[in-house]
Amino acid sequence: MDTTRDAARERDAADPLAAYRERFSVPDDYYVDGNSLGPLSTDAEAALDRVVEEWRDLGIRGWTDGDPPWFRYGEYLGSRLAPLVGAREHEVVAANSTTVNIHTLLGTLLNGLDDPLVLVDELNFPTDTYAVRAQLRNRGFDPDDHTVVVESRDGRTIDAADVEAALTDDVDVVFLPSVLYRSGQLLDLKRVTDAAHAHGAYVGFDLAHSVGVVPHDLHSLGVDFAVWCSYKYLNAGPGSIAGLYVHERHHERTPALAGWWGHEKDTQFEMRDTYTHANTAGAWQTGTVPVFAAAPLDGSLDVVTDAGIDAIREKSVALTDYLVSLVDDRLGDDFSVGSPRDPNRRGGHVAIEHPEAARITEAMKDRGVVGDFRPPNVFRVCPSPLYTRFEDVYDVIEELRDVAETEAYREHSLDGSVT
Ligand SMILES: Cc1ncc(COP(=O)(O)O)c(C=O)c1O
Ligand SMILES: Nc1c(O)cccc1C(=O)C[C@H](N)C(=O)O
Repeated sequence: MDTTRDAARERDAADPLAAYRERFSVPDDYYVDGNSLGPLSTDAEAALDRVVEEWRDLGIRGWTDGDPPWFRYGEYLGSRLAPLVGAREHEVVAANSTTVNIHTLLGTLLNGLDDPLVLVDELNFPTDTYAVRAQLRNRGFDPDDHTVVVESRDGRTIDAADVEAALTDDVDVVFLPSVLYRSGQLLDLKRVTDAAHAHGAYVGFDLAHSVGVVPHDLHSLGVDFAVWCSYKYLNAGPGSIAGLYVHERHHERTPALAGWWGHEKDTQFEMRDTYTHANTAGAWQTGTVPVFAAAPLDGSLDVVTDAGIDAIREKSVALTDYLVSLVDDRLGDDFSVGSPRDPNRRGGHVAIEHPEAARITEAMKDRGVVGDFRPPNVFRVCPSPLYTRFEDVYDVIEELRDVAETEAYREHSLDGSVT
């Protein structure tokens, strides 16, 4: 691969998604942390402004007369999210937070099992582990005895063969991330789903690091459930409403966290004492939809939908391939790539490993490069395709090379302060 700056410029000039950058307020010179918090777009801001105006002008009538009506905002966003995850419209809803969605979906499937066994991996994001273990504890089970934890061979990735080997007919639920938050490994969802189902287990995925950057096909794979957040590649803002998917075969089940917002919509306002849950993924909503945390997603989905998830994935792979080549070609031996090199096994970010990654992350901020550090030794770089140029990637690596060569990171202490 040609890793010169001129080549990067040529690729930017030929990039069909280049103009999308103009729709974003990118807060730093080089904002490569969009896998943690995506930036504001004019579209998201306009959608948020609209609900503020509706609140001012309509008051309570916004529930019925808003555009779209607030009452069905979660379902409305669900129907817009469904194509991104390859689901039917009634299988997706925007609701709650990712953590709450893990609780309610896993809880729903665990209800009624008298000796549950949940398969997880040792590299998953902490909140997922906390929620799985809490759901088991809440039912009186010792999580250590009721989980199978697939270990990593290299501390970075999970081998699908190890998932298969750990699957016995005793496993009830498999719950794994689609893309690992640290290394960026993209799991083979089909392989895991087929293996789980072959053993009679349900399978669910946390799509936090793939939704909006990797296309999914949840319904046709037969995945049982999935959760995700919308503040990363979907750019809907801090604490924005999360999403969930439940395969239609489970829509008869009673949600573990019942609430009136998951009630059958047509009779919700009859205020009955008896709970009749909706017959859609909407049943897994709990309380009133947080309209201000939901509206930005309506706008930011316009951007993603206009660009198209396949084009987004294509550019993302090109950007991360380019990034990996630059690390190989331009950085010293202290640096290494901690993400899979096969683009089919990689999500939208790259883990660059270095023994001084913590201080390097701080020194990079001094130069306008905002990525993040993940212990023990990872500088995470996310060239999010809607607003990152190839030349930005080139510049980020040049800054990284300079920070390492000049040892500029030594100005920072390990506790994050500048010395
Ligand atoms: C894989 C994964 N799951 C869940 C979360 C967060 O969940 P919540 O939005 O509930 O804080 C994150 C990031 O914060 C994540 O990376
Ligand atoms: N959700 C976050 C938050 O509320 C504050 C700071 C960071 C986050 C993140 O999203 C972290 C992210 N999931 C990660 O992959 O590390």
